[in-house]
Amino acid sequence: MESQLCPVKAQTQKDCQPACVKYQEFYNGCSQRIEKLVDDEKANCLGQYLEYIQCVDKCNLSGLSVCLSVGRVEFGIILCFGITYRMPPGPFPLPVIGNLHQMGKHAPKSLKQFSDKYGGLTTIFLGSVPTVVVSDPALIKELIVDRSEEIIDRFNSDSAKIIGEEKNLLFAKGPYWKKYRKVFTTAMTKARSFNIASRIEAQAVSLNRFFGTFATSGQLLSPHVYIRRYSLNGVIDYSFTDAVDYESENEHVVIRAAEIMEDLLATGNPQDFIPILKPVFNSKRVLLANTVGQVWSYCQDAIDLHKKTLDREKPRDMLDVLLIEMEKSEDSAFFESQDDSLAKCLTDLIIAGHETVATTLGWMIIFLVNNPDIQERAYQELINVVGKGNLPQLHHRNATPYLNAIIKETMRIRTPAPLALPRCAVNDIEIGGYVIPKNTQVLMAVYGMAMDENHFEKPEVFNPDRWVSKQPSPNSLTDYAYIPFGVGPRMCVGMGVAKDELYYIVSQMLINFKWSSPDGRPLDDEGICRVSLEYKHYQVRLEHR
Ligand code: HEM
Repeated sequence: MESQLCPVKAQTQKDCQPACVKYQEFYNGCSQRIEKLVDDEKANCLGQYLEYIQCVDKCNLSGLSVCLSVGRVEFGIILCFGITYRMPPGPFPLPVIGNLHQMGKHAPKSLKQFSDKYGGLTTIFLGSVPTVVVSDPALIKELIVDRSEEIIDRFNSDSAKIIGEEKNLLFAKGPYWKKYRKVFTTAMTKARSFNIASRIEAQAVSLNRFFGTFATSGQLLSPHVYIRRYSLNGVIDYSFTDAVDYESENEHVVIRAAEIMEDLLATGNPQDFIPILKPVFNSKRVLLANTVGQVWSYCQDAIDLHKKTLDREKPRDMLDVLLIEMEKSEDSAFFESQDDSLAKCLTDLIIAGHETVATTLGWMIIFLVNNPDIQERAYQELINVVGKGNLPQLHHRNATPYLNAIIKETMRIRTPAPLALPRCAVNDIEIGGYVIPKNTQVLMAVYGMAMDENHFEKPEVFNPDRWVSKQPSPNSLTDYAYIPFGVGPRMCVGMGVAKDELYYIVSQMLINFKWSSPDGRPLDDEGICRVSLEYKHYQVRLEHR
């Protein structure tokens, strides 16, 4: 395996190029066989690979090839680092692309396959970015909850840096993030207790009234556009007292921006995985920056207006509450010294808040249409608790366990954030007999655990009953197998609001209408995997109840 396979050792530039090709061929052979090799042979193979890198380095390369060779060197260093450091096991990566070629069309599914093979901690290379995927609920608890301070920061790709300039809630780090997170959590809790619920309820009523026109006319409904407007209105109404009309012909600036961002991020930006490619994809980066800039401006206009008209005795919406909380805070001087950070944090609420809720709702309609028995049972439960002709309210929630289970089950089977948001090891972390080196990207296998038959019987089946019969067990490890909102101090800040939005809209949709497919055949429930698991656009038939 050793020297006889080793190509010539090139000493000059002239010798080097053909040697490079041979080294490359050699390396490719190694990487295909590496999983079967014993340790000594692996080390030898790696040694050959490093020689290959040096060889490539000697070549007279230009443009992209220079990038690639730098990438290879960088990659080689990372790889050696990983082995020396005892990083968790994982599939053997290729230079530059790492394991990207093994990710398939459905990244969360591929990651689940790796976890099934390598265990609860798996190292993969997303391009040249070493990444540890955590897929064991016990390790999620140990690392993300019990040792949360070591994993509190985000790992920021190039796109993430463009989206928030590391000044937003989603991607900021350290004490800066802590200050904003604290004030947002307080403001959202206070705003929820005074008027968020009534505003969401009013939005749900408006959307249902609009849906009623389809039930009356018999026209088929394509829910996608309208459920997005509902989830957007959910955020912008209670945050800034703004809303988009369900019948409007024009799309709101935020929805347009979100769609462009989604498209740009959907297939993954190569420079996020192979940072040296940044210059090659500059136009895409500029478009992303301009698009998110439009949402910042929209939020900044709202902030300026709210500051001018703020009545501290009578807050109107969440932004008023937020401004008051920031003034009262021990960090008020810090907040005042920040220019546009608040606009960036509010942008997160809008983007993170409306996409996730809309996607969940879109999937829920599909599963309700495809499972008429489940739909009928939820309707009967609502009628018994709420009464025909009445409006479901949040206080009915405890008395409608089956409807709650439908919402929970939808977020399990088609979780809107299949890998949550990337975390970053703040220091070297020793866990499960391995080391996650400082600055490594760490992903939570939200989808992988939710679809694991060790935690959920027949995970591919939409079965709300699995939640109805389940006894609450706050300390049970299996609870960490279901984490659609993430977990620990960095978990979703909008979880409570999201649950309220979903309860209001689904309860009204079910009590008002019977939902079915246009031709009696089931709707597609596989969808496509982009940033998240997205449903394919569909139409439904509505009948008044
Ligand atoms: C079904 C709906 C939603 C799902 C599934 C969801 C999921 C998530 C997940 C998985 C995270 C990362 C958590 C972690 O790292 O542990 C997150 C973070 C976040 N979410 Fe949500 N989310 C939803 C709705 C919302 C809503 C309605 C808002 C705002 C109104 C929101 C705002 C945020 C923000 C600001 C963060 C970043 C928190 C931080 O880094 O401190 N999300 N969400």
